[in-house]
Amino acid sequence: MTTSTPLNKIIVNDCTLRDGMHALGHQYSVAQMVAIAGKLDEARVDIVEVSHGDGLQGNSFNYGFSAHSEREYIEAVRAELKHARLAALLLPGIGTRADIDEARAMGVDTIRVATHCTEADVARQHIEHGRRLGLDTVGFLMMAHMTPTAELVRQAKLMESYGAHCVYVTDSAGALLMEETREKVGALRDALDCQVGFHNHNNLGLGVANTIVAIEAGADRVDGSVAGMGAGAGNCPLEVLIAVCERMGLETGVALYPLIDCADQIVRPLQRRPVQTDGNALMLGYAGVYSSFLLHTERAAERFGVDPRDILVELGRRGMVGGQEDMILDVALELAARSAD
Ligand SMILES: C[C@H](O)CC(=O)C(=O)O
Ligand SMILES: [Mn+2]
Repeated sequence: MTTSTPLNKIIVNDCTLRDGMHALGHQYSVAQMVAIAGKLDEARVDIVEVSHGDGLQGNSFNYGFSAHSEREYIEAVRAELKHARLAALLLPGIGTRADIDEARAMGVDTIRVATHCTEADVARQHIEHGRRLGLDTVGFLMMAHMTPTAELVRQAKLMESYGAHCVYVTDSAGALLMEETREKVGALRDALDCQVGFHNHNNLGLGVANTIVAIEAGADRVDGSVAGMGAGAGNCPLEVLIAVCERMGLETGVALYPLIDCADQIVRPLQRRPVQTDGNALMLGYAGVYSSFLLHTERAAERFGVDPRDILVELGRRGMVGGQEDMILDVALELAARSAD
């Protein structure tokens, strides 16, 4: 299958059931996922992503165990979707090509292969495999704020050369300013023949604004989550984005009311920790730290009696990236030892 959604409209990829897993410590019930998926499908969102927050096979001590298996989640959501395509995320090294085979067998249409923004080459086998299987195949360059635009373009071109239908500028830390978003998305748009996507986090309160800037700069696909349900201060809140797009005359084909109902009646009531730009979430964007480090950092801060903001600033200073969750404990311990001196 290739990209079946016509390009005269923006393609909307929902992350409530994948990035939203981070916000819940990966503890959605299957019934909650199905209820949310039903509303997303009713709203005619193009793509609904399901998997552990850290992608297929993310279930682990390092990333946290989910309440149910990926098979239970994916099969239940698949059965609920009548309109939307089903996506899964995969980080090479956490998930493997065999997991892509299995995802396809469970009815996944779109595979999104995520690497750190300077490591596109580790996605080669997975992107090529997705294409061989006939999947809509996406490259996802994470922590895009950490690399200069020219290098991001070089990495995106690698993903395109492996066969990606779309390459994303992924603002994992919610750290990009609006001009930086315009520059990075615009540069990919100019350099690539394939589609360009944009995914972000609301840590600096720029979730919707940056997504609109990305659309203006030529993004074909954009991500969002209902009520922002995602790591850190959450993703671009989808219902707000759709309302703004409607006001601006930007065609998404997505209905607003089912998303608002989903946000107010289903998603916000299940948030254990409100998904919002509170102090610690703000510090993620300010310090340029991977959004899914938030809950791990708060737990470490409490355990070792240190200020979570200091941990985040130090993680940002050290340039820690996804996969280095163990460093959160190291930094917390070091800060605790320093304050005991
Ligand atoms: C594995 C990450 O949660 C992927 C993502 O959504 C991001 O980098 O942002
Ligand atoms: Mn994310």
